[in-house]
Amino acid sequence: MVSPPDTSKTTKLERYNSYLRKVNSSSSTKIVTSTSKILFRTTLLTAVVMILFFTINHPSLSIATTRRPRSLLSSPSFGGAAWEKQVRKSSTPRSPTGISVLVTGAGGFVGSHCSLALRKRGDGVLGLDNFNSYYDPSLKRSRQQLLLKNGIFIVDGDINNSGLLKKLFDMVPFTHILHLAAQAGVRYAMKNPQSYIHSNIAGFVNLLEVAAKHADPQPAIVWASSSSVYGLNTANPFSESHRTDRPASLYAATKKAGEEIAHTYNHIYGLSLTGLRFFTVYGPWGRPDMAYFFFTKDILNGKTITVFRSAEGQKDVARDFTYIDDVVKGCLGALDTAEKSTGVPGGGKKRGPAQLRVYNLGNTSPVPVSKLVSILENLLSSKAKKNIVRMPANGDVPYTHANVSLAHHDFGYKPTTDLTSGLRKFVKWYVGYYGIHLKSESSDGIKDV
Ligand SMILES: O=C(O)[C@H]1O[C@H](OP(=O)(O)OP(=O)(O)OC[C@H]2O[C@@H](n3ccc(=O)[nH]c3=O)[C@H](O)[C@@H]2O)[C@H](O)[C@@H](O)[C@H]1O
Repeated sequence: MVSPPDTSKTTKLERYNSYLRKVNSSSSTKIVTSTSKILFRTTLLTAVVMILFFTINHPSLSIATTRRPRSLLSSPSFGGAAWEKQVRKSSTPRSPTGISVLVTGAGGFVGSHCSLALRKRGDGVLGLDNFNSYYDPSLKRSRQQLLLKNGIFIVDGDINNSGLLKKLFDMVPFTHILHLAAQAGVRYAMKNPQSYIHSNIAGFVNLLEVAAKHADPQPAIVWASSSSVYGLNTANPFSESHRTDRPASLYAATKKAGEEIAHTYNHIYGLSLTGLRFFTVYGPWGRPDMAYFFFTKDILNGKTITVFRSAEGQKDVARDFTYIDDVVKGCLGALDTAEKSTGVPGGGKKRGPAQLRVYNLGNTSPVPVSKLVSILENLLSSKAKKNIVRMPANGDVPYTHANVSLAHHDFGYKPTTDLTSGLRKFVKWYVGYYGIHLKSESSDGIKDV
């Protein structure tokens, strides 16, 4: 027997078509009685009337049904007086010299820290985040609560939603965008390649389109690139002038593509664009998908951790781990030195050349992953169970090391936190956030290293 169509929500048409197909192909149609035919026609008519009524009353949803990717169908609605009030209040600077910044990915690690720092100095900050489930969304929601307590509202939405972006730019004359929303993670790109295209390419282009052609004034944009763009580069420390045409992962390739896309929008539309190459950023409120975070969790749970070593005879696998507070200072420095865009709102020709920059934001001091593990063991008073394996060919690179002289020259960027001090602060946050009691504790709850 063919079950009746489910006419709920936005997939009505699709389901109804499939219902009709099933009805037509089913042998049971041959024996339908005239009563059931009448019932069927009545249902069909009712459904068509309902769809027409729904489409007239919800034009935006009808577009979503036919054109937008499925992921956006579940986007929460936006609009309404209370929502608009929150948007305006959050994005209005408190300081007379403050800037007004749209922070994409504000529910994320770097985004939440930057939003708080901007707000603290009196800038207007509006967040935007889709709160996806790449990692535990409850951590993102906790960051959202923290931001809300500090007067920062995060709009629940996707950077691919141009209707939402246009509405935000119609409501607020943002001077800057700090674009941090992205699909992160180097190794996950092999599992879910499309998510990198969706966020790091399509989402970025969508944001630039709205910034270039719709926003008035056109904002200056500072955005997150990545140290991973250096890929198979062997010259070090990595300088902005080094080769970046050999990415080792799809993640890196999408970030490199972002840098080229930035060039295009700068060239054609006069958007002021600054890309920041972050080097393995860590700290309190960090990302659970990163090694320092899940090593901490696994060491505390007595679970074996897998530590990568590079091929025989080469250096240890090492990272230029960079503490979040240093990166935040770099982001604010980049925003403060960003010049205005020079394009004509509406997408016309630019009035003159606009600023196009790229900077390394690293720590200038690579640390082997084996050393990261021993620092954590000391801080946690627990011995790690280690499975040491050769680094798999899954997008990883053996070594990163930043030369930050350009960022230092242009906006005084100077990292000041070594890995031991930074991890100490991370562990302190971690045990507090997850309510963990360590075996042996010093006065602040963390074992001295
Ligand atoms: O700078 C960046 O642009 C990127 O930094 C970060 O990537 P990575 O530097 O790879 O950090 P992360 O995964 O924490 O691995 C750290 C170390 O642990 C090693 N590692 C990792 C996993 C494991 O199981 N074992 C292991 O030894 C591993 O080999 C590596 O040496 C961000 O995730 C990424 O989104 C991007 O921002």
